Formats: sequence, C-alpha cells, structure tokens
Amino acid sequence: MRNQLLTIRGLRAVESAFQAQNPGQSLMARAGEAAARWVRELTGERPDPILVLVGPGNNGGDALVCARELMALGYGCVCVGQPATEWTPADAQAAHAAFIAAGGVLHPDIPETSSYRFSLIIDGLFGIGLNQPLSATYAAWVEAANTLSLLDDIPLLALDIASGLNSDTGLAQDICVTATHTLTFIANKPGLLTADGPDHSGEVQVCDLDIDPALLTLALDNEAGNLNDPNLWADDLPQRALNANKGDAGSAGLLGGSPSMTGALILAARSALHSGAGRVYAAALGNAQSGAPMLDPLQPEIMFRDPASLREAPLTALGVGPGLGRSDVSRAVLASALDFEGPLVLDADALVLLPTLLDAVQQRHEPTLLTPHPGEAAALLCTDIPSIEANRIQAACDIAAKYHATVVLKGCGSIIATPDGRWWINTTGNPGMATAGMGDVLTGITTALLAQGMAPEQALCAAVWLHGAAADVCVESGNLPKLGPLGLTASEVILAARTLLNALI
Ligand SMILES: NC(=O)C1=CN([C@@H]2O[C@H](COP(=O)(O)OP(=O)(O)OC[C@H]3O[C@@H](n4cnc5c(N)ncnc54)[C@H](O)[C@@H]3O)[C@@H](O)[C@H]2O)[C@@H](O)CC1
Ligand SMILES: Nc1ncnc2c1ncn2[C@@H]1O[C@H](COP(=O)(O)OP(=O)(O)O)[C@@H](O)[C@H]1O
Ligand SMILES: [K+]
Repeated sequence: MRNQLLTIRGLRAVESAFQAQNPGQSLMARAGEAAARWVRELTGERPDPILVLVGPGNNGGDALVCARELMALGYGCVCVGQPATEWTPADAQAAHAAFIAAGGVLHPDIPETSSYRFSLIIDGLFGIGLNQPLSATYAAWVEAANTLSLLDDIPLLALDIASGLNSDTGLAQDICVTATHTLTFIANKPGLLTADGPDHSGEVQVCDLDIDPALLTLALDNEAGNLNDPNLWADDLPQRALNANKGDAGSAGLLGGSPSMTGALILAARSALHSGAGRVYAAALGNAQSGAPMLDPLQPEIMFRDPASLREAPLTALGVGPGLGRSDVSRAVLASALDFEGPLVLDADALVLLPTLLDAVQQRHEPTLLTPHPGEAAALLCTDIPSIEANRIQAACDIAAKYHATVVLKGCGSIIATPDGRWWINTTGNPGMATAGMGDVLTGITTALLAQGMAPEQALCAAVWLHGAAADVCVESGNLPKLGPLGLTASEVILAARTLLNALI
C-alpha cells in the first residue's frame, strides 16, 4: 500500500493530471470494476441480493458501474437513487445510461426489507464531493443502511469514503455511514485515519486505479502527507556498538512532578530508561518535606536531582511537563528550561504555560518538540477543543509553525507535523490508551530517543509509532493474556514498547 495521504485538493489535482494525460479514459470504470471485484472477494458467489445506495455525483456513478458488473455476473442488485439529470456529472450520466441499458432499475427508495434478505450493502452516496449536511432522504438511507448492517450482521462497504465523513478532516456528520469496509480510490485519505474516520471506515483498502505513481507527486504542496511507517525511521533508531558505554547512549533529563503529580514524572523517567537512554535523571518540583521523591524504589536506576541542579547533569535531551503544574514556580522552571542547549520535549502543563513564553520558545536554537493532546493544543493556539478537532492536520501544522517546533497532536490518528508544513498520520494505538499516564510514557520514549542522538522528526515519529504499537500488542489476543483495552496501564505499555524497539533495531 502506498503511504501517501491526499487531501481533496490533492486528489482533484491528480485526477486533472490523469485526464490531461489520458483523454477519454474513465477512472470511474476502473473504480466501479475494482469495487465489483472486491465485492466478489468478500461475498464469494452468494446469491442474496446486494443493496446499492447511489448518490447524485461520481460516487454514485462508481456504484452503478459496480452494480452493472455484478449483475452481469448474476448477482441480484437492488439499486436505490435518483435518476440522472442534466446536472449529473458526465461520467456519472454515462454510468446511469449503461446501467439502464443493461436492464438495471433504479428504485426511488429502499424497498420494504421484509421482502429481501440482503447479503451486503454498498454505500455509493457521497465521496470526496460531500460539501453539505446530508439532506433528509439521504440521511434516512444512511440510517437504514447502518441499522441493516448492524442487525443483520452484513458488510457495509463504502466506496471511496463513508458517506457523511469528511475526507480531509475525519469529522463525521451527525448522520454518517458506519462502514465495515472502505475501498478508497487513487490514494489513502487523512479523513479515514484520524478523528471519527477509523470509527466510520472499518477495514480500509486502497485501490490506486493503476494511476502512474509519478502523478501523485503532482499533488499540490502540503496537500499530501504520509502514513507514519517504520520504514521512515527504523534505520535511524539507536544502535549499540559492542564497545559501547553508558555515555554513548545519552542522558535523558525529565522535569515535572509537582507535589500532587509525582507519578507523571516517574512514568516518564521509567519510560526513558526502558527506551535505551544510558542515564536517566529526574527532577521533581518541591522538596523532601512536600513529598518530592529522591528515589523510585521500583526503578532505582533513575537518578533524582532537584530542579536547580538537573542541568548540571550531562543531559543530551530534556523532557519537561509531566506533572509540572501551572504555578508561578512551574512557569519559572519552564522558562529556565527553554534555555536548554539540546533537544527539548514539552508536554502536559508545560504546553499550557507555553503561550506566555512564546518569544523564548521561538528563539531557541536547538530542536523543540511539543506533544499536546487536543486540550493542550487548544491552549497552544488560544482556541477551543472543537476548533482543534475540526481540522486536526491544520491544527498540528499551525502549532508547529507558531512555536517553531516538531509537533504531535495526540488522539485517535495522531498527527505529526513540522514547521515547514509536512505531516504524517500515525495509525498505531487504541482506545485502551485513553487512561491517565499514557502521555507521560510518550514523553519518556521521545526524550530517550533524542538523548540517543535521533533527529527530532524521526525520534517523534518513532516514539509515537512505538507507543501506539506497544498498546496494540497489549490488547491483542494472541497467546498472552489480554491486558486491555479496559484497564491497560501506562506501565505495561512501557515494557511492551521496549520489546518492540529491540525488535526493530
Ligand atoms: N473524478 C474522478 O476522476 C474520480 C472520481 N471518483 C469518484 O467520484 C467521487 C467524487 O465525485 P463528485 O465530485 O461527483 O462528488 P460526490 O459524488 O462525492 O458528491 C456528489 C455531488 O453531490 C453534491 N452534494 C454534496 N453533498 C451533498 C449532500 N449532503 N446532499 C446532496 N448533495 C450533495 C455535491 O455538489 C457533489 O458534487 C469520489 O469520491 C469517487 O468515488 C472515482 O470514480 C474515481 C475517479
Ligand atoms: N482512542 C485512542 N486511540 C488511539 N490512541 C489514543 C486514544 N486515546 C488516547 N490515545 C493515546 O494515548 C495517549 C494519551 O496521552 P495524554 O492524553 O497526554 O494522557 P495523559 O496526560 O493522561 O498522560 C496519547 O498518545 C494518545 O494519542
Ligand atoms: K461513499
């Protein structure tokens, strides 16, 4: 599968370039035929009729080509949609005409289901052209399709993208197809992979329609991102020479852990230790009287310092934020950390305080990495969470540009972005990670990889992938007892991430 993710503008650019190079060739024919092959793979030679929902544009055209192919193979298809009009796009008009000529019938509404037992539903209502809320009729069809799929346990296949889902942002309308499978055309799309996308797309297959890969590079600047994939960074992971000593593996510093939140700091420090840092130093705000730890009894390898002396350690990367708090002291500690002459990871409360230190962070000469969840992202951009979630890629790129930093916007389908507008979507991870302490583990992994010399972009992509993949291993059934999603702990993810990291080097 190609790793490129194209926005709607990027896809339209590729389509135009294809048409210019191949006049008269129909991508719709390729899409519809591919969809029919895919239906056959999924159903085998099942005789039960297939319900095909046909929309007013080219997505509907794809569905009609698919239905015609299936009918020619003896499948019963019950197609539901409006007849073509003069406003129907030309390719789709041709698909309507060919469908009717082949004896197809377009029903104005979904027939009484008591007279049918459908084996499968095809959603060809809307694709990348969706640009308004579903009107009442389409909304009713979508709800009926979702209900049938759920109650009768039959596949609901979305052509290109589930109708009601935004291909760029992954935001689902209130009524949106919940597909069991999506066959997406030309290239994968960000909206399938982030925000509501994974919940509505099911299993995704990309069908490139045999388009010359060179055409994909014509996607406009910043209209293409990539999947975060180990191929991008596995070669850059830290290696140990036979003659290595701990000094070669870098020193990670972690700073945070105000009195009521020392656990966050300890999780980050343990995570850095298990991700290969040669030495790990941790500094908690407060003092012994206020309960600041001077030892982690379960991980005595971690060296505790007070915040003022942490920088005397030979740190090669510093992570600030887990449990930092938002007091004046927290802000002062953060302000002084911004002088750190090495890669700096900022997380949690450090991110909430950062807008008050904008100049200082912008003026840093060494790499800065930010790891916000949507709430922290809203603080960084001085906006609210719905505005962040409305366009997660844009939000991640805006934060990267504003703070001159490499950023991960966490959540389902985490977005990694760089200040020059490049972006990746991470697909590892699962909802078992929605539990306190998980973000601290990511801070620890990232800081450790930086401490061992990885470049910021590669370190962040690797850390985000490992963090999610570790959680995935924990919830997979396999031979091991399942550790989640319910009750998965951040501490368990630390250990699983170590195993994966060592499997990749
Ligand atoms: N153009 C191409 O080269 C290809 C397009 N293909 C298919 O074409 C799709 C895009 O086709 P279109 O651009 O025609 O768009 P859609 O078929 O996604 O949408 C149809 C039209 O309906 C209107 N519309 C949008 N939302 C609506 C709503 N809620 N209620 C009522 N009307 C609404 C819009 O004006 C839109 O143009 C792709 O997703 C893909 O399935 C494929 O055939 C592959 C190649
Ligand atoms: N539904 C989900 N799917 C995938 N990853 C998730 C999901 N929910 C949370 N995560 C991941 O779990 C981590 C939670 O981090 P964060 O919200 O900072 O937690 P905390 O501050 O409690 O440590 C992030 O890396 C996030 O991407
Ligand atoms: K669709």
